[in-house]
Amino acid sequence: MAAGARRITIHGVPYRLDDEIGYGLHSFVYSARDLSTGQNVAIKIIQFGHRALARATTDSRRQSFWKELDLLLHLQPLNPYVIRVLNWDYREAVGFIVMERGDTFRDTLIETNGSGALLPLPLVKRFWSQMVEAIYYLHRIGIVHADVKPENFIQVGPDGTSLRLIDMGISFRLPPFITSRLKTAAGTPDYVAPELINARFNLGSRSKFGYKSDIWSLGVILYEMAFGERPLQYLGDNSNKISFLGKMRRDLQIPPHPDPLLRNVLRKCLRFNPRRRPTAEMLMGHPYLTSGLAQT
Ligand SMILES: Nc1ncnc2c1ncn2[C@@H]1O[C@H](COP(=O)(O)OP(=O)(O)OP(=O)(O)O)[C@@H](O)[C@H]1O
Repeated sequence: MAAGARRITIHGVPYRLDDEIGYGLHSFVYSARDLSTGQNVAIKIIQFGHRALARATTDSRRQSFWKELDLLLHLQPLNPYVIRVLNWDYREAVGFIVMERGDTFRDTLIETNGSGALLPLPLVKRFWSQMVEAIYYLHRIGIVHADVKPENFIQVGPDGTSLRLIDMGISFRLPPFITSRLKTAAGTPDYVAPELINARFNLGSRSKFGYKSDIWSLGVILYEMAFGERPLQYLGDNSNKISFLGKMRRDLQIPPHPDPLLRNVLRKCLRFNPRRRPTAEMLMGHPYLTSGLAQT
């Protein structure tokens, strides 16, 4: 669908479609305006037979639409950090999900780190606390996000400091198979836990490992906020990173940081053995979060 001043009506609400702001395996996402209220929204459009999305079949796109929509609607009352769904529709050839719109947290990291700066520590703590809670609410009801990375947190609200999770596309309900996860991780293994790469990974107990894999990914994001780069970034291309993770047997070394509590969280989240990583609930109770901003 071409961008630029197209109008669509969904359940009686008129929208003006503006620019394409993202796309995935099954969908295109547009910025749009709700013409009845003036609210800026994002509309995810899944054209079930779209040829440009060649890797997916029509049926798989239909399934993907329903899976994502079902999960999003289920989570609305259960998790305040999941992107709010404002409207949706399923038609013969196309599905729509209208959501609140924001900017991806990835853009903030690029902007800040690209200019050689770091996020202020109080802001790091504010973002971290929301990320941990977002994952806590998912884990509490048995869902592993499985693709936790800055691209999948959207900043909303007047000052952009409220976070929302998007992209529930590969939750625990799909078999957490290594190759499909790596493909969906936007081409980077930077956030993928070593147990998902390690050839000795015990597939029989993978669901137990799944929760802790989200904790690893959260740790990588905290590391990136704290140090301005990801722990494996220095390794360069993806094959080096995958090889490093595959051979890894020890905990990641964490450089010195002015906040010892933040560093302690990082050490725990980035432990090689998933069983030794904290749960999301434990992270919420960690002194880094409970001791207040005065500690930063
Ligand atoms: N609510 C939103 N506000 C702003 N940008 C968004 C929003 N939702 C999605 N995007 C943008 O669109 C991109 C793709 O969205 P999303 O990750 O949901 O699709 P996907 O899951 O990759 O697609 P698929 O499930 O079809 O593979 C995101 O990376 C983000 O840049």
